[in-house]
Amino acid sequence: MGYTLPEDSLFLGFDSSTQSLKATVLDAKLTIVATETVHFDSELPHYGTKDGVYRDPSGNGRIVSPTLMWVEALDLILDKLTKSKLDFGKIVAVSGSGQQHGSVYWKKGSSAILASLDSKKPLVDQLGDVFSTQDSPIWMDSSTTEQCREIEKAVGGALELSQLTGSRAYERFTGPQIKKIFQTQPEVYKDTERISLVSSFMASLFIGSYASIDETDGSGMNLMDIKQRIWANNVLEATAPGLEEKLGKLAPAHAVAGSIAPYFVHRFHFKESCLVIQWSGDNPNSLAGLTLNTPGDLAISMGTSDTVFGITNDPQPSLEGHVLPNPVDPKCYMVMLCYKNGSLTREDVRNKCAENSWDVFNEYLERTHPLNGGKLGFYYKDHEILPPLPVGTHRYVLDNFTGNSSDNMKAHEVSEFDAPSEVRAIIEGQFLSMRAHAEKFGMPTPPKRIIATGGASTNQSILRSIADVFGCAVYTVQRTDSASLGAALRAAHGWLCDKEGGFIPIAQMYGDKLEKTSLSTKLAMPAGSEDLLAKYTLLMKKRIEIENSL
Ligand SMILES: O=C(CO)[C@@H](O)[C@H](O)CF
Repeated sequence: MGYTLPEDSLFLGFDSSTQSLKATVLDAKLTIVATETVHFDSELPHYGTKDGVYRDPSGNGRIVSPTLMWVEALDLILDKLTKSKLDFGKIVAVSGSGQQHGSVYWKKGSSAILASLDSKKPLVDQLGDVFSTQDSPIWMDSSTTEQCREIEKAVGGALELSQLTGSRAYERFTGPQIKKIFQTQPEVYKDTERISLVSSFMASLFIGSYASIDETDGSGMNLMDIKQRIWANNVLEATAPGLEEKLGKLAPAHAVAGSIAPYFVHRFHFKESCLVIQWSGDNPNSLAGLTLNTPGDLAISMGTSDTVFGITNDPQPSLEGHVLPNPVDPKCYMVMLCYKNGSLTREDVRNKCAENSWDVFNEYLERTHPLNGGKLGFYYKDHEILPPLPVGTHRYVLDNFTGNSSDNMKAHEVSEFDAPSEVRAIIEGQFLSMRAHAEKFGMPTPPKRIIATGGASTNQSILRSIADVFGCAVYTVQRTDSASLGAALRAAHGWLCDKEGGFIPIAQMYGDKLEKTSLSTKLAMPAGSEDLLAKYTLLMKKRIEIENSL
């Protein structure tokens, strides 16, 4: 028996990601009743982004996105939902997902503008002058290595920082990004009254005041004590002066951020009582959207970034990977690995080797065989996070590789592969790396099952490769956009917790609904053979050996 949600109610979830803004609407039975998308490059071309971002042409690793583009995308998606005849008056809670680590810098005096928006005008016409810098650093940026080392040094080293905040310092994390702004644009830092994450920034728009940073997305900043769920003063001091005041207070991800602002009541006819539940990061929302609740499960999300994540009660922060509070269960944690070279890098190989066509790409994957004849490829279109390697492509062939332990496993570098082998190399190589680093990070091996999500999870050949490399069954959920689905679920969960006056395990909200709705996972690919798994284990070990030499 689970808790019931008000029969006629709707729950609205967003995902403000690198390339698009998506929305999912759930009814009280947790079935999807509406979805919408705004794709930044094609629908907001006047910002001139490529893949939703600006890459600094100097090659210094700086990657940002125009903050106002995210604002205008919200105007657009709400107009689309209006045209789809969505009854905003039935929405009882809103929540959302934002790309992790990105940061927004509100100029002094902007809270007054935020609190008095004119419902007769779109947001973009009113927020053009509220940011102390127009471009937000995002998770793809890799220009803060110097700041990372300085922060780690100040707190006693990389491992100490990881044990305190859940991660060693990473270039994309918000703390190093803030430190860089303080050091290189002091006037911007001085003129900033509030620093938001993408998640809390979007929540701020909905409540008409500065929303808290939630404890889950906050763990992606290198600034929060992961156990106490408070700002870590020693790291704040090592980052920038007066930082705590600019960050505001943290809040649990399931907490109410505030009631919806009058702007949305008057312009879109939301009910005044509609609650805004804290927004959080995209991967934590995906964890909720995949209803990941068994420690033996692993999720693989294949999007602009590729991530591997699972849940644990006993996190072991280390020099690789990340530990975050679980957004739908404050008692347990989420563990995660992140790769920057995800869908954009696969698209590059598709364009170079498979005639710009996924059909040709998939045909090549089908045509080639597991283990790829011992061909190993390393494809870094952007500076990679895991391992932290610069832009570049590397190809190796293992001499006479059969996958038997007697192989001599000598590898030699080559300048190119035939097109079908290149396709298999980028797919298989990513999963070999994921398995190796997941095992190193203490994730379940082999996992009880893998739940795959993201655009690539509709590709059966890719799911086959995951099942072969990991040696376990692969499941998928009907919706590949698990982040905005997770956000809508968290809107319902947060609403329920508020009504019940305290935290309710999200499973009690589901009751027996899960299997009857599009939230249920379904078997998409059985496990590969034991023999093949053993051969992949050998190939994986060789890959890591080569990776360490790059
Ligand atoms: O950096 C990441 C996670 O640590 C990425 O998955 C971003 O959240 C993608 F938006």
